[in-house]
Amino acid sequence: MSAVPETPDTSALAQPRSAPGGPVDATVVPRYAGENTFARLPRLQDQPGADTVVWGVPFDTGVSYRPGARFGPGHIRQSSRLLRPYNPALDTAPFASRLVADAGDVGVNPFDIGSALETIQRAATELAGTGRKLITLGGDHTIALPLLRVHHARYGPLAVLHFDAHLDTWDTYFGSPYTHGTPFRRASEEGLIDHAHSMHVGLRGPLYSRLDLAESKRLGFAAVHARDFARRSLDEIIERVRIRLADRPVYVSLDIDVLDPAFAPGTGTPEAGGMSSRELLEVLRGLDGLHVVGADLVEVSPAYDHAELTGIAAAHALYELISVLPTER
Ligand SMILES: N=C(N)NCCCC(=O)O
Ligand SMILES: [Zn+2]
Ligand SMILES: [Zn+2]
Repeated sequence: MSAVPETPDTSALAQPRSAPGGPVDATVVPRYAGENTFARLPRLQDQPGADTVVWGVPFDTGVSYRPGARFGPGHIRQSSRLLRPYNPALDTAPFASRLVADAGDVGVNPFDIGSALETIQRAATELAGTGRKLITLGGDHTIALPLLRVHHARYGPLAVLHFDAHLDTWDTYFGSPYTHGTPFRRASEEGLIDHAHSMHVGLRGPLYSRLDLAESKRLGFAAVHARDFARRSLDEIIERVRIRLADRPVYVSLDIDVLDPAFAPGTGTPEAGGMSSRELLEVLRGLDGLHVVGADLVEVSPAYDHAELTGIAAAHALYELISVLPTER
């Protein structure tokens, strides 16, 4: 009988990184091997000094149509394995100019939305600590409300840049105030949103009433509609967005259904006629130099995805978002 060695040789399982604190080196460990962290970054427990944290909120109890966004965080991570360290569009190495870690997923109650919102708010507050930037993987859009509360507590009224096919400023569904169609109305009522500097991008699709748009304006949102992308240049749209956000603390909430279902089929409330991935990535790059303080990416529902289309679009969008985060280092 052979004895178990006291210190087993695990060198073949080592995960060398291309740069300290960065992703696992894909020239040494194949991309499809190893742990499922975002962009193959270190876990927060192995990189506690991280100034930026990617984390998952697997919650989809707030949806009005197809479920499944609770599986979004794992799917986005899996689809992020091909991201490389250097971003040529912005001439930046996002994981070298800041220290990023993956904090895993928070465990939230799937049967009690009130309890889930409390848990998300508490976990986000703890993770943000004394100044870490948070990049949150949803989950359905309900989770934006506790995230906005946490960012408001630190930065004051937020210039919310909301990418979405939907307004999400509706009042209630079946009498429930906390759903994925209502977070920005609640946030506006709570005073979390800077009314002069917030904006929807990518709106489209039938509404409940003609008044919906006027209501969302009253709640503080200007709007770029999906149709505008057919008629105006990207430069013009990016300029409009930059003027609106100005020098305010910007919180980006990105519902993946802002993309056309051709680019992102894996989502719960798809609408025809949306942005292309290329347009979305360009608008995100256009945020470079603004005061982005945090972001979420929500509504990825992998059961409706095909060939990781939606996961890849989400992972790339997050890569651009991390690339435009201001560096304090
Ligand atoms: N937040 C998302 N994805 N969708 C909201 C759709 C609300 C509705 O069913 O009318
Ligand atoms: Zn939406
Ligand atoms: Zn939404």
